[in-house]
Amino acid sequence: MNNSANSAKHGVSVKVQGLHKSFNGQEILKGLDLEVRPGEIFVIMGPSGSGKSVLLKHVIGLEEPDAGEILINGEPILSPEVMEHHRLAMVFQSGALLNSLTVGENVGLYLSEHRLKPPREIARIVAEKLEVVGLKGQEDRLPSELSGGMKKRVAIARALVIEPELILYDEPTSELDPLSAVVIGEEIVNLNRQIHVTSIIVSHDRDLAFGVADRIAFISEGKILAVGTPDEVKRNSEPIIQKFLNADFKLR
Ligand SMILES: Nc1ncnc2c1ncn2[C@@H]1O[C@H](COP(=O)(O)OP(=O)(O)OP(=O)(O)O)[C@@H](O)[C@H]1O
Repeated sequence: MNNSANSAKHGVSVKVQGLHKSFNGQEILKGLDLEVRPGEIFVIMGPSGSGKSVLLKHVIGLEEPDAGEILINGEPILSPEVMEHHRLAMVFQSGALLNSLTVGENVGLYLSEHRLKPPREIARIVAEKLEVVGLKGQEDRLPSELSGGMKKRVAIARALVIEPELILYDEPTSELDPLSAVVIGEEIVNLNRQIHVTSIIVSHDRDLAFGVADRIAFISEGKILAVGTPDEVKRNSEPIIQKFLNADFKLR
C-alpha cells in the first residue's frame, strides 16, 4: 500500500486488450477488449461459465493472460508502477470472512497483519469503514451471527481499508434476497459517489446490472457481445442477449 497516495480520492482506468486464456487446452477467454473509465460502475454480465470470474481474476492480477494485457491507468497490471502505486481491492463472492475473527478483526486484518498502523489507529479506521457500509458499532460480532447481506457489507468494509481506487465485486448479490440485494446495490452506488472509486461488478443479476451500472459489457462463451449503457444493451438485437435478458418461467 502506498500511503502518500491515500488521500487521493479517484478511480483508475482499466483497459483489457486482446485477452486470451485457456485452461487444459480449452479456450475460456477468446480475445477480449474492454475499457473502463475512471470512477465508472461497470457491470460484466453474462451466462454461467461464460468467463466472467476468469476475466475478473485477470483484472486484479490473480491470473496471467496467455496473450493480451491489462492496463491500469495505462500501465501493465503486474508492473512495479501498478503494484506500488495503485490500490486495487476485490470483494469475493463468498465474502471470504474468517469465522474465528470478529467483524472488526476481519475488517482490520490487512492493516494488523502487515503491522501498517498502530492498534488504536486500526480501530479508528475499522469503525469509520463499518459506518460507511451501515454497520456502525458492529465490531465485536462474529460472522456467524450476521445475515448474508451483512457479511457482504463487512467484506466491502474490509476492501475499503486500503482506500481503493478500483473495487472488483464478484457476484455481490448472489445468495441474497431481493431486498438485501437492493441494499448492496445502493451501497455500491453510494461508495462510488463518495470516493469516486472505479467499480467493476461481475454478475448475472439483471436487476443489479440495470439498477447500478453506468455501462454494461455482455459476455458469452469468452467473447464480448456488447458494451454500452443499460438502455443500449437492453436494445441490442443479439439473440443471446435478448434471451438472457428476457428469460422467464413460462409454465402458466
Ligand atoms: N483455474 C481453472 N482451471 C480450469 N478451468 C477453469 C479455471 N477457472 C475457470 N475455469 C473454467 O472456465 C470457465 C469459465 O469460468 P468462470 O468462473 O469465469 O465463469 P462465470 O462466467 O464466472 O460463471 P458463473 O456465473 O457461474 O460464476 C468454466 O468452464 C470454468 O470451469
